[in-house]
Amino acid sequence: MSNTDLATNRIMARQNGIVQPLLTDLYQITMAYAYWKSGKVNDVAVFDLFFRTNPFQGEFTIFAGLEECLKFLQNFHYSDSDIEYLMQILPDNIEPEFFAYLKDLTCKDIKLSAIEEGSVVFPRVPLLRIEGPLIVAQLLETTLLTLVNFASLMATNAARYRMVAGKNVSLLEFGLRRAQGPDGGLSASKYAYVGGFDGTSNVLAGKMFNIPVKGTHAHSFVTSFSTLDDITSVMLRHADSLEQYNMLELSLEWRKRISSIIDVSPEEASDGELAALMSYAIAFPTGFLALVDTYDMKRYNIQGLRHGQRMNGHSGYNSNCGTNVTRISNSTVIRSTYGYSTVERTLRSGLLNFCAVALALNDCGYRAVGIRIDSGDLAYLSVLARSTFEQIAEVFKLPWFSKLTIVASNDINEETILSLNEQGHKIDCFGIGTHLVTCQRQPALGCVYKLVEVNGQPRIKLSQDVGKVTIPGHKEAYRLFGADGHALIDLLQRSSEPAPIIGQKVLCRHPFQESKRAYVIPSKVEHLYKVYWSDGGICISPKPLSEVRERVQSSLRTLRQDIKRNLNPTPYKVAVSDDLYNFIHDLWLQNAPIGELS
Ligand SMILES: Nc1ncnc2c1ncn2[C@@H]1O[C@H](COP(=O)(O)OP(=O)(O)OP(=O)(O)O)[C@@H](O)[C@H]1O
Ligand SMILES: O=P(O)(O)OC[C@H]1O[C@H](OP(=O)(O)OP(=O)(O)O)[C@H](O)[C@@H]1O
Ligand SMILES: O=C(O)c1cccnc1
Ligand SMILES: [Mg+2]
Repeated sequence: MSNTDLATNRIMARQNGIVQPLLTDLYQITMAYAYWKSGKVNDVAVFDLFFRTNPFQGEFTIFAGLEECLKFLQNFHYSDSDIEYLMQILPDNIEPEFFAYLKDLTCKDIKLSAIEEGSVVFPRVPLLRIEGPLIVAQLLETTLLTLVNFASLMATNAARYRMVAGKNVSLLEFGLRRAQGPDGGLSASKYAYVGGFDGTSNVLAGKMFNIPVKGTHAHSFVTSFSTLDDITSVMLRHADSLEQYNMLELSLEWRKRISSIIDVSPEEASDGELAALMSYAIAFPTGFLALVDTYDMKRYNIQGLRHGQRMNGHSGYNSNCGTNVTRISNSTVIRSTYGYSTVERTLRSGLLNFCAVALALNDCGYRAVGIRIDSGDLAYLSVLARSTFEQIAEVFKLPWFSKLTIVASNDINEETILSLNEQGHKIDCFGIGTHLVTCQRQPALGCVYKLVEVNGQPRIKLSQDVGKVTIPGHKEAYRLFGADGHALIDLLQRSSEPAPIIGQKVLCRHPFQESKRAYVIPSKVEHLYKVYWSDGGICISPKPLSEVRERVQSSLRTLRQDIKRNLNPTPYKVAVSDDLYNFIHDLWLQNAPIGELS
């Protein structure tokens, strides 16, 4: 093992340190004692971990977090200090033998079956099935839920962003500063990548999970320079000849030459900004990607939209002062009779400085990467930036200039991307933070962990709300595919039943509505569960994150488009076999008390 691997493992161990048996609800431990006291030490249980509703008003969910669950089972052990702490917080009457029992507990008798991580999954179909000693299986509940719930929610959220953005746009996760604490931030970066993001700004996540780390720079870097004198080192060696070039002279010269193309006089552009961009370019000549909206009057509260105010989006940026309305239609930028809006003027200053530095870099044998826009009407400003790049590319015969990357950020969410798509934009990459990592649209997935069998006897939890009635017993789940190759229905069966067979008619029933049933002749049958943990060890090694990420996309491709669409998607069907249907309803009748009318 190399030093790097060792270092990575140390960090992983530290992070995993949070995930430990005491990361649970107190009631798991008090129940464990009560089970123990009532002689249930040798009872064997089956629990299902599942959710009841898809998040984000969607009709699919991505299952994630399995690898972390396996690591948790592997390390499950109460340390001496854990036992001491439990002795302190539990009542004095707890028998000391219980603590001795806890001290020796491991997951050696647990069996965990699961759906493959990164798969699309649906309500009611258990993601995990946990079998083993009742007490141990009970003690796992909260931790397994916390490991699966956020991971799956984040991966689903990220997959939804990927779907609306399309495959040709890059997505970067920028959310650490806004995430729900350090661990939330780290998990968000990990599962955003799983869901389809291309990279993260979170350096620790990059190191720990081998996720590409990417980034630009902040406004503070630009505002820290106020004049050209703030830059002391202006020389850059040519990429090939190694000859020294004066970037300041070159940039100033280019700024003069291109000011008429960009339609801003060099006097109007900020010298501090030029100094900042130039110094960034000298530091990173092969990775020059600059923030161009710093000198935005709105940032200084002179005018503009206030936080939270929505763009109307279809007619370009409409500044609050009411003087300028600039319209766009795809790549055509039309100046209003009143001149430019403040944001546009700002961007022109940033663009002028960026292009000047990029052309100076070109003289030194380097190609700039692009710009980031973090305010204003992102559709409109991206179109403006692209048309400027195209003009420069044409005038100076530099075709690559027209392809410079345009990154957009600023409170972006799924709806913003959909709206930008409708308006027509020229953005190559979205940097997304707050809405993605906090899952603002739905902050929790409701996975639950329910007892379905004890000592071979099925258990059902009844509820006034039919949706909350559990499906009892040890079950298998199959995904049946239709003739067109798409996934058609997920079918739950009792484990004692034979698996469905390709080409043979299967009766699929709604679990609770008698009249809802259909025959399906599957063209392919996928058994959804594999045993990942048994006899005290991992049976199937978790795949690298990049493969789980690929699995998300290949699994999503098996779904029909109408199930994935953003607005009013079609629900995917989850059914039970005829045998399981009868089993549920017989047990229901046996367990439902008969009321008495008086
Ligand atoms: N063309 C567009 N269509 C729809 N929404 C957009 C468009 N352009 C930007 N947005 C969104 O509109 C919102 C604008 O928010 P806000 O008013 O805070 O931005 P801003 O004032 O330009 O930025 P800042 O406060 O950083 O200066 C953001 O959520 C942004 O993602
Ligand atoms: O908008 P998000 O999706 O959360 O993306 C991350 C944001 O974080 C950065 O700045 P920050 O918000 O800290 O400051 P700023 O808005 O003043 O630039 C960046 O400029 C983005 O705006
Ligand atoms: O690299 C960036 O541009 C970045 C990183 C974090 C937050 N906002 C932007
Ligand atoms: Mg912001």
